[in-house]
Amino acid sequence: MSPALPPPPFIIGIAGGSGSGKSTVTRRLVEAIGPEHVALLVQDNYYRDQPQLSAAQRSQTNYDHPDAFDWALLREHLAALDQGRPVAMPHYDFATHRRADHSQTVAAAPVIVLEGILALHDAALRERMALKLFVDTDGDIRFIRRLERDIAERGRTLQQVVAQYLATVRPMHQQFVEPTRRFADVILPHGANDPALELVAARVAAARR
Ligand SMILES: Nc1ncnc2c1ncn2[C@@H]1O[C@H](COP(=O)(O)OP(=O)(O)O)[C@@H](O)[C@H]1O
Ligand SMILES: Nc1ccn([C@@H]2O[C@H](COP(=O)(O)O)[C@@H](O)[C@H]2O)c(=O)n1
Repeated sequence: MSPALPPPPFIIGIAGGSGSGKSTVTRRLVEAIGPEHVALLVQDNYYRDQPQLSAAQRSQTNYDHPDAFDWALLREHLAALDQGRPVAMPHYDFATHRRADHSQTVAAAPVIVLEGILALHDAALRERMALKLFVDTDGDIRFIRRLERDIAERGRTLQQVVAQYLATVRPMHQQFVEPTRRFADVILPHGANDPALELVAARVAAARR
């Protein structure tokens, strides 16, 4: 008798606005599941590289429109992990708006997490997901968090963060990110809150038993 095949990976999508707490939810969920059991794809790493543009032109790109992402590569990588194959996830540099020249090997694992503002946007990606989460945090809180983070970690000035927020982040959030909440199985209010995280972690554990 041939040995039983392992169950297919359990794929989780974690979406929500910029600064909503997606990375925090993801980090805590990965800790609860056990990092050795999780393959993590971060959608930010799948921004298109735009070597043909000048630095000034790259800084003017609308990074909150779906067209800013390399969906073909993201689909290819999620499919590979789903089939048990490792992938070389690109690394994105927010200070230069470029894909870095090194990548990170993401090994196949029984749980796969895709986290990003538009993690629930693409139907082909959604079809692979067993659990879809939307992290819901008020816009003013998200803006304050983003302002602090982009100045501290992403090499931006206050004026740049405000201008980008008004020109693209806010309108694209309303047009593309917010509508994906309807695809979610679970909406996490106030970002990474303990009861919601415990429920989600219990659901993942039950599905893997
Ligand atoms: N529940 C929370 N309470 C307070 N601060 C939070 C909470 N969740 C996230 N943060 C903080 O807000 C900032 C943005 O969170 P992050 O998880 O990186 O958001 P996202 O990945 O959605 O952009 C980080 O500095 C993080 O520490
Ligand atoms: N070169 C870039 C690329 C993306 N952004 C912004 O990142 C946000 C998504 O990342 P979160 O970690 O906040 O979810 C998105 O809203 C883009 O505006 C950027 O500023 N520069």
